[in-house]
Amino acid sequence: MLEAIPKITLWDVIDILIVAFLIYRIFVYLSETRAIQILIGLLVLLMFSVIAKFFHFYTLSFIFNNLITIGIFALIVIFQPEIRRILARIGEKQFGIFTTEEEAEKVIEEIVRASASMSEDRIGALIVVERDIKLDNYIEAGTLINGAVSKELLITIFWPGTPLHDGATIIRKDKIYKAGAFLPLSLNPHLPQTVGTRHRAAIGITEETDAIAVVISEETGAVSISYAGKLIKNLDPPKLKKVLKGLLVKKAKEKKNFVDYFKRRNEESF
Ligand SMILES: Nc1ncnc2c1ncn2[C@@H]1O[C@H](COP(=O)(O)OP(=O)(O)OP(=O)(O)O)[C@@H](O)[C@H]1O
Repeated sequence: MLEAIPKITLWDVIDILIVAFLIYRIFVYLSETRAIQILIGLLVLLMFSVIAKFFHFYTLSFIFNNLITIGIFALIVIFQPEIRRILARIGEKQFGIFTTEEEAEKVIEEIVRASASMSEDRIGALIVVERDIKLDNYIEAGTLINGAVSKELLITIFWPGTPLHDGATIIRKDKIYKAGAFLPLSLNPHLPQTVGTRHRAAIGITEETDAIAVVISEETGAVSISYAGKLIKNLDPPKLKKVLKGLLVKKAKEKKNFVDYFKRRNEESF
């Protein structure tokens, strides 16, 4: 009798613990999202399907099985932004969008200076820094600018009443690429009612892509930053600079090392 039970090794225990931990993490993650109801629905269907099979109700079992398949597709559709972001992160290039650390710091400096000034003057703004995922699908309607990033140009774009002040301005590398772009609004049901459309647009684009969005509230002058669907509010200029540096410069540094390494290798080999 005991021989029928396979021997459990230490590796099996580790294997089971890892799987248990992953299931636990996925469940905790799902419990905070809208997918949990669908997941519970799927589990109930699965239970019915097993019961139907047990009592040989083949038609019922057939229907439940098909509903489970539809439910799995529904989960994929609902989780499409999250799946896209996770896959993009797995395949993320190691080297960021800027060519050098100096280039990244210059862009950050201009964004911080423009944000501080617009915050003081209560000028509403939404500045999105594109990273590895191209934003072209979202910004087709925007107006092409292609000008160097500067505090002056940013303030001019968002100056109330001007044609481009509505919508988002997109920064691609060291250029203001487009202005007046309309972004997808976040559908996160947990966002408080008080979060307006400008902030929802900032959260929306960072939920779907790896972009970073800086928002200045017209109402309060508060400067916020959104990344990966999260919003950090009320940043003073030094804090904004620190967060932007953390998100952008580290990558530029890695790229600089990479470029230097390749230069050295080229010099050595020629
Ligand atoms: N989908 C969108 N994409 C880009 N910008 C948008 C979008 N929707 C609204 N905006 C911008 O937000 C402005 C309206 O902001 P609203 O007051 O509704 O939001 P808010 O988050 O409360 O911002 P504020 O604190 O500045 O008032 C619009 O004039 C427009 O410029």
